Amino acid sequence: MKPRIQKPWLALEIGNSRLHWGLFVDETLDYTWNTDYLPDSVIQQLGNGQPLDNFPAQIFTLPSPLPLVIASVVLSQTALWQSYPNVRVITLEDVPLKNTYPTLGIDRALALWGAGIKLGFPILVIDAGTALTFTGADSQQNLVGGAILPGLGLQFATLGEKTSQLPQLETQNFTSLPPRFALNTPEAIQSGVIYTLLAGIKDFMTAWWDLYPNSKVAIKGGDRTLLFNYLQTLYPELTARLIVEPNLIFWGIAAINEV
Ligand SMILES: Nc1ncnc2c1ncn2[C@@H]1O[C@H](COP(=O)(O)OP(=O)(O)O)[C@@H](O)[C@H]1O
Ligand SMILES: CC(C)(COP(=O)(O)O)[C@@H](O)C(=O)NCCC(=O)O
Ligand SMILES: [K+]
Repeated sequence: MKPRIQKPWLALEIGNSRLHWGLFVDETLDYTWNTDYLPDSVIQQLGNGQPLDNFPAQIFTLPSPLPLVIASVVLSQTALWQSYPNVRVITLEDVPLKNTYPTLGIDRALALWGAGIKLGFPILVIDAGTALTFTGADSQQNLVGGAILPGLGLQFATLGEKTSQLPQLETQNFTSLPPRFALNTPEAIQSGVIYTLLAGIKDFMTAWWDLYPNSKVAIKGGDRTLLFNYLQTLYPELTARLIVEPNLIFWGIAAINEV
Protein backbone atom coordinates (compact mmCIF):
# COMPACT_ATOMS: atom_id res chain seq x y z
CA MET A 1 0.00 0.00 0.00
CA LYS A 2 1.25 3.48 -0.83
CA PRO A 3 1.83 5.62 2.27
CA ARG A 4 -0.78 8.35 2.37
CA ILE A 5 0.66 11.87 2.28
CA GLN A 6 -0.73 13.92 5.13
CA LYS A 7 -1.98 17.34 4.13
CA PRO A 8 -1.52 20.19 6.60
CA TRP A 9 -3.68 23.30 6.21
CA LEU A 10 -4.64 26.39 8.17
CA ALA A 11 -8.11 27.50 9.21
CA LEU A 12 -8.63 31.15 10.12
CA GLU A 13 -11.71 32.56 11.78
CA ILE A 14 -11.74 36.35 11.60
CA GLY A 15 -13.83 37.79 14.42
CA ASN A 16 -14.53 41.40 15.32
CA SER A 17 -11.80 41.43 18.01
CA ARG A 18 -9.04 39.20 16.70
CA LEU A 19 -7.92 36.24 14.57
CA HIS A 20 -8.53 32.62 15.63
CA TRP A 21 -6.19 30.06 14.05
CA GLY A 22 -6.33 26.30 13.68
CA LEU A 23 -3.63 24.02 12.23
CA PHE A 24 -5.15 20.91 10.68
CA VAL A 25 -3.50 17.76 9.40
CA ASP A 26 -6.10 16.29 7.07
CA GLU A 27 -9.33 16.34 9.15
CA THR A 28 -7.55 16.48 12.52
CA LEU A 29 -7.28 19.76 14.40
CA ASP A 30 -3.71 19.72 15.72
CA TYR A 31 -3.24 23.08 17.35
CA THR A 32 -5.11 26.36 17.91
CA TRP A 33 -4.02 29.88 18.83
CA ASN A 34 -5.21 33.49 18.60
CA THR A 35 -3.48 36.59 17.26
CA ASP A 36 -4.30 40.24 16.71
CA TYR A 37 -5.17 41.36 13.18
CA LEU A 38 -2.04 41.24 11.00
CA PRO A 39 -0.71 43.92 8.62
CA ASP A 40 -0.30 43.26 4.90
CA SER A 41 3.48 42.75 5.22
CA VAL A 42 3.00 39.94 7.75
CA ILE A 43 0.36 38.29 5.53
CA GLN A 44 3.00 38.27 2.74
CA GLN A 45 5.55 36.71 5.13
CA LEU A 46 3.14 33.96 6.08
CA GLY A 47 2.49 33.27 2.39
CA ASN A 48 6.27 32.92 1.90
CA GLY A 49 6.63 30.58 4.89
CA GLN A 50 8.78 33.02 6.87
CA PRO A 51 8.59 32.46 10.66
CA LEU A 52 6.31 34.84 12.54
CA ASP A 53 6.03 35.88 16.17
CA ASN A 54 2.96 34.51 17.96
CA PHE A 55 2.79 31.59 15.53
CA PRO A 56 3.73 28.02 16.50
CA ALA A 57 7.21 27.24 15.14
CA GLN A 58 6.10 23.86 13.73
CA ILE A 59 4.14 25.66 10.98
CA PHE A 60 7.30 26.95 9.39
CA THR A 61 8.72 23.45 9.04
CA LEU A 62 5.80 22.59 6.71
CA PRO A 63 5.71 23.24 2.94
CA SER A 64 4.60 26.81 2.22
CA PRO A 65 2.26 28.35 1.40
CA LEU A 66 -0.02 26.25 3.60
CA PRO A 67 -3.54 26.13 2.17
CA LEU A 68 -5.64 28.63 4.12
CA VAL A 69 -9.40 28.37 4.68
CA ILE A 70 -11.05 31.54 6.00
CA ALA A 71 -14.36 32.24 7.70
CA SER A 72 -14.71 35.95 8.32
CA VAL A 73 -17.34 38.34 9.66
CA VAL A 74 -15.09 41.38 9.01
CA LEU A 75 -15.18 42.47 5.34
CA SER A 76 -12.07 44.70 5.46
CA GLN A 77 -10.09 41.77 6.91
CA THR A 78 -11.39 39.31 4.31
CA ALA A 79 -10.16 41.72 1.62
CA LEU A 80 -6.62 41.82 3.09
CA TRP A 81 -6.31 38.04 3.05
CA GLN A 82 -7.26 37.74 -0.65
CA SER A 83 -3.56 38.37 -1.41
CA TYR A 84 -2.57 35.10 0.30
CA PRO A 85 -1.43 32.67 -2.43
CA ASN A 86 -3.62 29.65 -1.57
CA VAL A 87 -6.82 30.82 0.05
CA ARG A 88 -10.45 29.68 0.20
CA VAL A 89 -13.09 31.92 1.75
CA ILE A 90 -16.09 30.03 3.12
CA THR A 91 -19.49 31.61 2.50
CA LEU A 92 -22.97 30.83 3.79
CA GLU A 93 -23.76 28.83 0.62
CA ASP A 94 -21.04 26.35 1.64
CA VAL A 95 -22.82 25.51 4.91
CA PRO A 96 -25.51 22.81 4.49
CA LEU A 97 -27.65 24.39 7.25
CA LYS A 98 -31.25 24.98 6.04
CA ASN A 99 -33.63 27.92 6.56
CA THR A 100 -30.81 30.50 6.83
CA TYR A 101 -31.24 34.18 5.96
CA PRO A 102 -28.75 35.94 3.64
CA THR A 103 -27.08 38.15 6.27
CA LEU A 104 -26.56 35.41 8.87
CA GLY A 105 -22.96 35.60 10.17
CA ILE A 106 -20.75 32.84 8.74
CA ASP A 107 -19.25 32.34 12.23
CA ARG A 108 -22.70 31.59 13.62
CA ALA A 109 -23.59 29.24 10.78
CA LEU A 110 -20.30 27.32 11.03
CA ALA A 111 -20.31 27.05 14.83
CA LEU A 112 -23.88 25.77 14.71
CA TRP A 113 -23.08 23.31 11.92
CA GLY A 114 -19.91 22.06 13.65
CA ALA A 115 -21.73 21.68 16.97
CA GLY A 116 -24.67 19.87 15.37
CA ILE A 117 -22.47 17.48 13.37
CA LYS A 118 -20.36 16.51 16.37
CA LEU A 119 -22.79 16.82 19.30
CA GLY A 120 -26.09 16.18 17.52
CA PHE A 121 -29.11 18.21 16.38
CA PRO A 122 -31.14 19.97 17.78
CA ILE A 123 -28.51 22.26 19.25
CA LEU A 124 -28.14 25.79 20.60
CA VAL A 125 -24.79 27.59 20.35
CA ILE A 126 -23.88 30.54 22.56
CA ASP A 127 -20.94 32.56 21.20
CA ALA A 128 -19.50 34.80 23.92
CA GLY A 129 -17.36 36.90 21.56
CA THR A 130 -17.29 40.61 20.71
CA ALA A 131 -21.02 40.25 20.29
CA LEU A 132 -22.82 37.58 22.27
CA THR A 133 -25.02 35.44 20.07
CA PHE A 134 -27.49 32.61 20.48
CA THR A 135 -28.02 30.42 17.40
CA GLY A 136 -30.18 27.29 17.31
CA ALA A 137 -31.00 24.51 14.86
CA ASP A 138 -33.67 21.81 15.01
CA SER A 139 -33.39 18.06 14.43
CA GLN A 140 -33.82 18.54 10.68
CA GLN A 141 -30.77 20.86 10.53
CA ASN A 142 -32.95 23.94 9.98
CA LEU A 143 -31.87 27.21 11.53
CA VAL A 144 -34.49 27.96 14.19
CA GLY A 145 -33.05 31.44 14.75
CA GLY A 146 -31.25 33.33 17.43
CA ALA A 147 -30.35 36.62 19.06
CA ILE A 148 -27.49 39.15 19.09
CA LEU A 149 -26.44 41.45 21.93
CA PRO A 150 -23.28 43.31 22.97
CA GLY A 151 -20.74 40.86 24.42
CA LEU A 152 -19.30 41.15 27.91
CA GLY A 153 -16.22 43.18 26.93
CA LEU A 154 -18.26 45.42 24.63
CA GLN A 155 -20.76 46.25 27.40
CA PHE A 156 -17.96 47.47 29.67
CA ALA A 157 -16.21 49.28 26.82
CA THR A 158 -19.40 51.09 25.83
CA LEU A 159 -20.10 52.25 29.38
CA GLY A 160 -16.51 53.48 29.71
CA GLU A 161 -16.55 55.30 26.36
CA LYS A 162 -20.05 56.79 26.26
CA THR A 163 -20.24 58.19 29.80
CA SER A 164 -18.27 60.92 31.53
CA GLN A 165 -17.98 59.35 34.98
CA LEU A 166 -17.72 55.62 34.42
CA PRO A 167 -14.27 53.99 34.27
CA GLN A 168 -13.22 51.44 31.66
CA LEU A 169 -13.21 48.01 33.35
CA GLU A 170 -11.06 45.14 32.07
CA THR A 171 -12.57 41.67 32.33
CA GLN A 172 -9.08 40.10 32.81
CA ASN A 173 -9.11 41.52 36.34
CA PHE A 174 -12.38 39.83 37.29
CA THR A 175 -12.29 36.87 39.64
CA SER A 176 -15.42 36.11 41.65
CA LEU A 177 -18.94 37.48 41.27
CA PRO A 178 -19.41 41.10 42.45
CA PRO A 179 -21.89 41.96 45.22
CA ARG A 180 -25.39 42.25 43.73
CA PHE A 181 -26.08 45.58 45.48
CA ALA A 182 -22.77 47.35 45.17
CA LEU A 183 -21.49 50.38 47.10
CA ASN A 184 -18.83 51.57 44.66
CA THR A 185 -18.79 52.42 40.96
CA PRO A 186 -16.66 49.59 39.52
CA GLU A 187 -18.63 46.94 41.39
CA ALA A 188 -21.95 48.60 40.49
CA ILE A 189 -20.98 48.38 36.79
CA GLN A 190 -19.90 44.77 37.19
CA SER A 191 -23.08 43.86 39.03
CA GLY A 192 -25.33 45.46 36.45
CA VAL A 193 -23.62 43.97 33.42
CA ILE A 194 -22.81 40.54 34.81
CA TYR A 195 -26.03 39.65 36.65
CA THR A 196 -28.16 40.93 33.76
CA LEU A 197 -26.11 39.01 31.19
CA LEU A 198 -26.22 35.79 33.23
CA ALA A 199 -29.97 36.08 33.77
CA GLY A 200 -30.34 36.63 30.04
CA ILE A 201 -28.28 33.56 29.19
CA LYS A 202 -30.29 31.49 31.67
CA ASP A 203 -33.52 32.76 30.13
CA PHE A 204 -32.43 31.86 26.57
CA MET A 205 -31.25 28.41 27.63
CA THR A 206 -34.52 27.75 29.46
CA ALA A 207 -36.56 28.96 26.49
CA TRP A 208 -34.52 26.68 24.20
CA TRP A 209 -35.12 23.65 26.41
CA ASP A 210 -38.86 24.45 26.48
CA LEU A 211 -38.77 24.07 22.67
CA TYR A 212 -36.27 21.19 22.45
CA PRO A 213 -36.11 19.32 25.78
CA ASN A 214 -32.95 17.25 26.32
CA SER A 215 -31.11 18.89 23.41
CA LYS A 216 -27.55 20.12 23.83
CA VAL A 217 -26.34 23.68 24.43
CA ALA A 218 -22.70 24.64 23.78
CA ILE A 219 -20.76 27.82 24.57
CA LYS A 220 -17.70 29.20 22.73
CA GLY A 221 -15.92 32.55 22.41
CA GLY A 222 -13.34 34.56 24.36
CA ASP A 223 -15.58 35.08 27.39
CA ARG A 224 -16.79 31.48 27.60
CA THR A 225 -14.75 30.47 30.65
CA LEU A 226 -15.53 33.55 32.72
CA LEU A 227 -19.24 33.28 31.93
CA PHE A 228 -19.29 29.53 32.53
CA ASN A 229 -17.66 29.97 35.95
CA TYR A 230 -20.13 32.67 36.93
CA LEU A 231 -23.06 30.59 35.68
CA GLN A 232 -21.80 27.63 37.67
CA THR A 233 -21.89 29.67 40.88
CA LEU A 234 -25.37 31.09 40.24
CA TYR A 235 -27.15 28.30 38.34
CA PRO A 236 -25.25 25.01 38.85
CA GLU A 237 -28.11 22.90 37.45
CA LEU A 238 -27.87 24.86 34.19
CA THR A 239 -24.11 24.46 33.70
CA ALA A 240 -24.33 20.71 34.30
CA ARG A 241 -25.99 20.66 30.87
CA LEU A 242 -23.78 23.26 29.17
CA ILE A 243 -20.87 22.15 26.97
CA VAL A 244 -17.82 24.44 26.83
CA GLU A 245 -16.10 24.05 23.45
CA PRO A 246 -13.83 26.70 21.94
CA ASN A 247 -13.40 24.92 18.58
CA LEU A 248 -16.96 24.74 17.22
CA ILE A 249 -16.13 26.87 14.17
CA PHE A 250 -13.08 24.74 13.37
CA TRP A 251 -15.30 21.66 13.58
CA GLY A 252 -17.67 23.35 11.13
CA ILE A 253 -14.86 24.35 8.76
CA ALA A 254 -13.42 20.82 8.83
CA ALA A 255 -16.82 19.30 8.03
CA ILE A 256 -17.24 21.61 5.03
CA ASN A 257 -13.67 21.50 3.74
CA GLU A 258 -13.98 17.70 3.32
CA VAL A 259 -16.78 18.06 0.79
N1 LIG B 1 -6.46 37.81 24.88
C1 LIG B 1 -7.66 38.33 24.61
N2 LIG B 1 -7.78 39.29 23.67
C2 LIG B 1 -8.99 39.81 23.36
N3 LIG B 1 -10.14 39.44 23.96
C3 LIG B 1 -10.08 38.51 24.91
C4 LIG B 1 -8.85 37.90 25.28
N4 LIG B 1 -9.12 36.97 26.24
C5 LIG B 1 -10.44 37.01 26.47
N5 LIG B 1 -11.03 37.95 25.69
C6 LIG B 1 -12.47 38.25 25.69
O1 LIG B 1 -12.98 37.74 24.49
C7 LIG B 1 -14.01 38.57 23.98
C8 LIG B 1 -13.90 38.54 22.48
O2 LIG B 1 -14.17 37.21 22.12
P1 LIG B 1 -13.54 36.51 20.85
O3 LIG B 1 -14.25 35.23 20.73
O4 LIG B 1 -12.07 36.51 20.92
O5 LIG B 1 -13.98 37.59 19.76
P2 LIG B 1 -14.21 37.60 18.20
O6 LIG B 1 -14.36 36.17 17.76
O7 LIG B 1 -15.45 38.38 18.06
O8 LIG B 1 -13.01 38.25 17.59
C9 LIG B 1 -13.83 39.95 24.60
O9 LIG B 1 -15.06 40.37 25.14
C10 LIG B 1 -12.81 39.74 25.71
O10 LIG B 1 -13.38 40.00 26.98
C1 LIG C 1 -23.15 38.83 15.27
C2 LIG C 1 -21.70 38.95 14.81
C3 LIG C 1 -21.29 40.41 14.79
C4 LIG C 1 -20.82 38.18 15.82
O1 LIG C 1 -19.46 38.42 15.53
P1 LIG C 1 -18.30 38.18 16.60
O2 LIG C 1 -18.74 38.74 17.90
O3 LIG C 1 -18.12 36.68 16.73
O4 LIG C 1 -17.07 38.83 16.06
C5 LIG C 1 -21.51 38.26 13.41
O5 LIG C 1 -21.98 36.95 13.46
C6 LIG C 1 -22.24 39.01 12.33
O6 LIG C 1 -21.77 40.00 11.84
N1 LIG C 1 -23.47 38.52 11.97
C7 LIG C 1 -24.29 39.09 10.94
C8 LIG C 1 -25.70 39.29 11.39
C9 LIG C 1 -26.43 38.02 11.77
O7 LIG C 1 -25.83 37.00 12.07
O8 LIG C 1 -27.70 38.06 11.74
K1 LIG D 1 -16.89 34.71 17.30
